[in-house]
Amino acid sequence: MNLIEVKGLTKQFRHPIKDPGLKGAIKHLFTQKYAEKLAVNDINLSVKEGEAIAYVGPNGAGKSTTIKMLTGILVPTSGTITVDGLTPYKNRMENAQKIGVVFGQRTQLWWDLPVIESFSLLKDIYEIPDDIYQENLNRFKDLLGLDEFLHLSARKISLGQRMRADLAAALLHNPKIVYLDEPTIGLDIAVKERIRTFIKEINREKGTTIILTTHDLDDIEDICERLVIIDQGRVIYDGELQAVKDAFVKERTIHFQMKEAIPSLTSLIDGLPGVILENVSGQQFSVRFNRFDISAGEIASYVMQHGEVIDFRIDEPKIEQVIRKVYDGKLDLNSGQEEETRLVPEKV
Ligand SMILES: Nc1ncnc2c1ncn2[C@@H]1O[C@H](COP(=O)(O)OP(=O)(O)OP(=O)(O)O)[C@@H](O)[C@H]1O
Repeated sequence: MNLIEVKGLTKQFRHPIKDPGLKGAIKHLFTQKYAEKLAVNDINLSVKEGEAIAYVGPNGAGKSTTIKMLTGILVPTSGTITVDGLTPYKNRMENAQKIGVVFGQRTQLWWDLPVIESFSLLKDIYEIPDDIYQENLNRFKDLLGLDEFLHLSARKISLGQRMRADLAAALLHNPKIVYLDEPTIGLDIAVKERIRTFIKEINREKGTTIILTTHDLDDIEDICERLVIIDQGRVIYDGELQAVKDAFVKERTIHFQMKEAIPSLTSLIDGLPGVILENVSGQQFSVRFNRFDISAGEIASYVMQHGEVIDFRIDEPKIEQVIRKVYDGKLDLNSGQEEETRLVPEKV
């Protein structure tokens, strides 16, 4: 059975249209004009226990609205949601025991209390047994480096410390599912890395199901196996992240370290179809290529015929360029139709 089952989920917002100022407010009392916005439009989604899903889409696509319905904060206009057998908005308390939520823009910590006191309150609220609380606290302290600020109030800690504390707070009660809405927003690279590593560990070791929405596509590369893209309230793609990379990320780069610099390297590499030479420095150089034109193996063996290779490394392809194209309407992942097919420019 699926842990989360969403069918025909729709949310329509209705908001008043008022002219500015007092005059507008008074006029609205008599005219009562409203605008409607279909934020989520007939979404279907099935999630198995232990999955790590990236739920992405451009601004205003309907991601947060979906998460709010999944967590029970918002009531759907139509459709059904079942989370571990419960309907979130009808069973908010029971549902809360099963889920953890982190909104990057907001905190669930008590602003004026030391972080450790917020944790203690959460222990009471969720009725977390002593041994589980202590075990989780010790583990999270270690993984997230919480010790340095546990005794400071949430008001006094930095954004990166606050996010680490919020993540721990959301997971103290061992939820089955954690919803993460922009968990790395505004953070520096080192804190982002720490948070990603933590989320991966929780997913791998505890089997916690992860639903992640983010605009930082490195987050999803690191954490998720499945990609769900929404646009204008509709799911436009749902499938494996690796499959998208394999099918659509055509560009790869190989970095070579040679024993000695190869003479006439440029003309040598010119002999390979669809290959671009980059970053030449002494005995090192890189080549960018379209993997549908030539394989990494062919390039490596060609280079080996012309010099002694000490080391070489192939860059993992990035999902970012594909998703940007989808957002820009230049690529339809379902049909495979792409407006522009070559990532490596033609040589002249
Ligand atoms: N309470 C509300 N009342 C009216 N419209 C709303 C409300 N909340 C969201 N919307 C509208 O619904 C649409 C979807 O918003 P939502 O916040 O779910 O998008 P999002 O994908 O999370 O965007 P972002 O990436 O910018 O956070 C937007 O057009 C937004 O303006």
